[in-house]
Amino acid sequence: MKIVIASANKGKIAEFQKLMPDDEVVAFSEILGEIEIDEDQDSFKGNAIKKAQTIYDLLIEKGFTNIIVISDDSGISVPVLNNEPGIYSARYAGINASDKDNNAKLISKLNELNLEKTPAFYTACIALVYNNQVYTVHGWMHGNVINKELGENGFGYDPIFIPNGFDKTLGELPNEVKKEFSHRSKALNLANKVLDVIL
Ligand SMILES: O=c1[nH]c(=O)c2ncn([C@@H]3O[C@H](COP(=O)(O)OP(=O)(O)OP(=O)(O)O)[C@@H](O)[C@H]3O)c2[nH]1
Ligand SMILES: [Mg+2]
Repeated sequence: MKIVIASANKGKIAEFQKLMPDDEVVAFSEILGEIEIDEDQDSFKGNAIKKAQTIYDLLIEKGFTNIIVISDDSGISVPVLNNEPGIYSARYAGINASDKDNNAKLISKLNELNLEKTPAFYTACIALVYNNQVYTVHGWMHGNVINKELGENGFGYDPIFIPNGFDKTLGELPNEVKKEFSHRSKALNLANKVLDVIL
């Protein structure tokens, strides 16, 4: 069955395609073109539902039937910074901020507190819409953020995030390692269990 990913983030789309090798996984933009969805809800769950439902409704309007839409709203939270940037992770350094800008802002916040390293965790909420019903699941990955970027793998905050049990950042570790235990993998495992029940 066709699974449409309600995300414009290339890093996430690539991870979903690797995590679901047996399905036909396409980004919404391939069907609907560019669409901006205002992420104005106050939780990962609220934003994930808004993204998935918006894309699902547009696909139904276009005449698609029997489709599954999956969205992901995710981010990194740093307890010593009152869980910043959290749901604002993509726009931490401003509306059109790049991953580099966001990492630089987080690093400068750590430096202000004289911290080389502090606990942090990623959250992913996946919303799944099928047959006009919405289902949500969450996954988390815990570790530490550090005050310098190391490595080029992954995306977003990965070069400054060291997962628990490792001494390298996700920028340095192979993508296959992240795939084993990431917030997105954990949430997707649960989403697959939902699909097993509803399909
Ligand atoms: O290093 C990272 N590794 C990850 O595994 C990861 N997952 C999320 N994030 C960060 O959190 C924002 C999500 O914001 P977000 O859910 O709104 O996504 P987005 O705006 O990039 O795309 P879309 O899916 O909304 O279209 C992203 O931009 C990233 O900065 C990650 N960073
Ligand atoms: Mg977004």
